[in-house]
Amino acid sequence: MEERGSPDGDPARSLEQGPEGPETPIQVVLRVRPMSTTELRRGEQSALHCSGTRTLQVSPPGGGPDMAFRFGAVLDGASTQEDVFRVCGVKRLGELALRGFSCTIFTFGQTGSGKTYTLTGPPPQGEGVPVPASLAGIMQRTFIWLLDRVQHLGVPVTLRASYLEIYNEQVRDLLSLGTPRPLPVRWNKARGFYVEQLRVVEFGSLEALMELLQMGLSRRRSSSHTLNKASSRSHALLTLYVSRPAPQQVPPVDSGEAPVGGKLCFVDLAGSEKVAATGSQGQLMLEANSINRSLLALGHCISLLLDPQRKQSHIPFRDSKLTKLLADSLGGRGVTLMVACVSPSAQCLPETLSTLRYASRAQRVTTRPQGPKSPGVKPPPQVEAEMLQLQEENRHLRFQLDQMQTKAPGIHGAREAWAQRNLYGMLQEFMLENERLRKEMRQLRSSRDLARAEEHALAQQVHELERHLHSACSLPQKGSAHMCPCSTGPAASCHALPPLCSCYHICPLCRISLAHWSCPRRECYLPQTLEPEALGHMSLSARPPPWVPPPHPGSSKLPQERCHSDWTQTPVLAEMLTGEEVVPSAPPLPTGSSNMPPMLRGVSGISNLTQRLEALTHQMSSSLNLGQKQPQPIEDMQSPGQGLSPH
Ligand SMILES: Nc1ncnc2c1ncn2[C@@H]1O[C@H](COP(=O)(O)OP(=O)(O)OP(=O)(O)O)[C@@H](O)[C@H]1O
Repeated sequence: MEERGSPDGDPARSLEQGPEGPETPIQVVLRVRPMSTTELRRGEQSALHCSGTRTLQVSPPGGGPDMAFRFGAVLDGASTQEDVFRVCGVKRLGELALRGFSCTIFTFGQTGSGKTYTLTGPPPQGEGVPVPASLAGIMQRTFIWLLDRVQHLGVPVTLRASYLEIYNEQVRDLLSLGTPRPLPVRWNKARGFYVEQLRVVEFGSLEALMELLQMGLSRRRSSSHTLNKASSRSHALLTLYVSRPAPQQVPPVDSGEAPVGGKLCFVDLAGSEKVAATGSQGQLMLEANSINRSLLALGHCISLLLDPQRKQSHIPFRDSKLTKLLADSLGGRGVTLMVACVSPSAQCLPETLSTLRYASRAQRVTTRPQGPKSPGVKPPPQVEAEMLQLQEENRHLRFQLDQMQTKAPGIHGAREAWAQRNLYGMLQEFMLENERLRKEMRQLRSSRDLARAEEHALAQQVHELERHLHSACSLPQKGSAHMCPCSTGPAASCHALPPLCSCYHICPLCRISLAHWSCPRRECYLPQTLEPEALGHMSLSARPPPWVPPPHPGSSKLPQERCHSDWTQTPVLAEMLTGEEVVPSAPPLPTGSSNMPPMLRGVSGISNLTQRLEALTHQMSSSLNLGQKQPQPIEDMQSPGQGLSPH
């Protein structure tokens, strides 16, 4: 006999223990309903036989090989609703929900197999006729247990409920205040898939919850067909949210935030059906097709979830609304229980085998149950210690921040005022300094212009005096007894007046120091390089200044650069004043006059001119006076030091 099913041992152990590790398999309980009166009336045979508490034995009609399916628990038609509730370990799931886990219980099977009966019990036999408590389904029993459990917890617990159906691939709110309308299914990282704008109703009593359940059941779409007088035409999801809220906590409804705390979801799937068997037509057939498609998508996801490699990749949960809303229960962080329901009739065996295979695959699917994030659930000690440390650090930082903010306005204000004052003061200083510099520059320019004008005037006077002096010194007629030897010099001797010859020769007639060009000993310098004849052919501007020392042997280049002292000498000035400029640049400032006040700089040139002017005036007057006297003998000229000796 072939046996398929759960590799786990005792179903009670596995179902009671809840999450056991990172990978937790979906628990599957198989329920075989009793033969219905219709099936018995038709004389149908049972093809199923329960062997023990976990094995279902299938005996195909016509003598085929027996098959055995092993599940977490197998319940035959004699099992009561209380047995199902107990064996399924729903209390354990309720405890997990109270601890913050997300738990799902869903029923699966062929139409008319007893799914709704298992979850909610039989429908009322008539209006106002209550369903016996013994027939109450898993949901009512869970409600009773949960309300009682919460009452005895001793801590405040908030209970809320939502109830929706997926009908023809549309989500409808079974608890909506108005007419149910299609709601969108959204996804975000925190919540995964969720229904937007779904009404979540808080309740505080069993009666209130039962009313919500009845409200939803009465709104849920159902129809009658051959196999079921009250066949559900939609998948229905009732979710209980269990939380222990903080005082200021506002229960999230559909804001996109993940609900804090655990939940317990009951999913009553619509039954798969063969349209030929049910005789569905029109709307019923459309509903059947929609139901079958969504169940096919669910089966596909389950098959893919069995493959560990495929599980890490893409699972097509988006293929239907049903798979979207069950994604977390099947492949995510939830704890899931599946109750597979089958009919014992041999006439339903193909659909029963399909359900059994389906359930067999499902129980090999694992989830990774994740602990709660609810503030009401105690975290592990290590995490709790870390949280306390972070809270303390946070408090300390807040305290420091408060202190800084208390002090900051004064400090900040003072710094700002200081900065403003200083910047403004610096700006003012810069402006004043700029104004002072501008004024000084204007004075300097004025002084410079004044000095230039004065220099020009003096130069003119010097030039005039030199011209007069030259006239006075020159011999008017050839052969005159008073002929001055100066006249024997080059014709342009007047241009070489300054400086006077360094050999101190004195004109024997006028008794004035001879200019270099007039001096009989002028060969001291110039004859060595340039003969007077050569000089005579040169323009005045091209002639080397007479005071310039002979150039370096072998070099024909005449020096052009002059030092400052050269510029302060009258020869240079004289050269300038005659209009024969030899150096195209302005004279450098005196090196030793850096400490001199700006207004006095450049005055030295004027001072020299003034001295020169006085010397020339004196020289001219002397020349004029001497011109009236008898010239001395020529021998006196041999004693140059007699008259002009500096000593
Ligand atoms: N364990 C059971 N004991 C007695 N009657 C049952 C049991 N299970 C189911 N029934 C009856 O069988 C019929 C079909 O049951 P139910 O409506 O729960 O099936 P279903 O799987 O929900 O069908 P559908 O998918 O069409 O909604 C109902 O009349 C129900 O009372």
